[in-house]
Amino acid sequence: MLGHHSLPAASPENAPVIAIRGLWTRFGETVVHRDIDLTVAAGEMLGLVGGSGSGKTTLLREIVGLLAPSQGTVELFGSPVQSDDPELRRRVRRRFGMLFQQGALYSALSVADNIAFPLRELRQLDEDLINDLVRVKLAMVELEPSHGALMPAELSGGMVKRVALARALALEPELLVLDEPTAGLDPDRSASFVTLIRTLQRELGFSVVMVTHDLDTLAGLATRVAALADQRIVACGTLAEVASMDHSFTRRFFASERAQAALQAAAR
Ligand SMILES: Nc1ncnc2c1ncn2[C@@H]1O[C@H](COP(=O)(O)OP(=O)(O)OP(=O)(O)O)[C@@H](O)[C@H]1O
Repeated sequence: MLGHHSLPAASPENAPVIAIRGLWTRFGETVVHRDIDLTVAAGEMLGLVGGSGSGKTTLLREIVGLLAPSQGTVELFGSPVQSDDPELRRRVRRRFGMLFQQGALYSALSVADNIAFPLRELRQLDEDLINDLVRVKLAMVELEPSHGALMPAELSGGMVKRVALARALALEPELLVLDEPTAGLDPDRSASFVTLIRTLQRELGFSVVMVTHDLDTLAGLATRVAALADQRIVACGTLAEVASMDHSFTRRFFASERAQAALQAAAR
């Protein structure tokens, strides 16, 4: 709708959505990632799991270009996410949306202005069109036009997530990056948020990379799962494949009754 798909290609056609090669992350003496390779193809929904402090959020920050890896490369759509060329960086930046745990919404801006923020940043659209797009995005995340006037402090946790999702989808991204999308939601709200993301993904066809601790979220969304442990990706495959991997992290992660129930639900 915004016409950016007709921009000159920033990247070779058919390049993977995400290509990580030989990635190392060090903070001082601490090695967080050791020679990680990971590829995400168009339309995939990759779930990233790992113990606390295993470097999941750090890897997401490197994927979106907020942090430079100590070594190795991250390409999105075939272009380096941290290119020296500001125009190329901008073009790559427009092709993904993020929903991070911290700073979900600008607290001083109304719901409508939060969703409009990335649209206004483009400096290409007039206000009437922006207002129309905001209404479309609100409807997309199953909110009413009247919710646009509310301030973030007036929203429930579930509504904050929906508005943040609407903002992440404002520029019609080809990739959605989610950090713990259902954290802090009760099981019912969590399930309906998962259903909403899945429905939108089917309609819009974007790819997803997400970090989650939640087995139901993983089972409900991920087409592939990668497990981070010992500074590496120790398992990558379907949820069932990763769950059956014999590694201390995966054994622990999938041991609980709740995890087993989620696995069985996913297998149905
Ligand atoms: N900017 C930084 N400077 C120094 N150390 C950092 C920095 N960012 C992250 N770390 C360290 O890197 C490691 C990985 O952190 P990260 O937040 O990526 O883990 P995580 O897997 O997302 O953890 P959690 O599940 O608990 O959120 C941790 O040991 C953390 O302390």
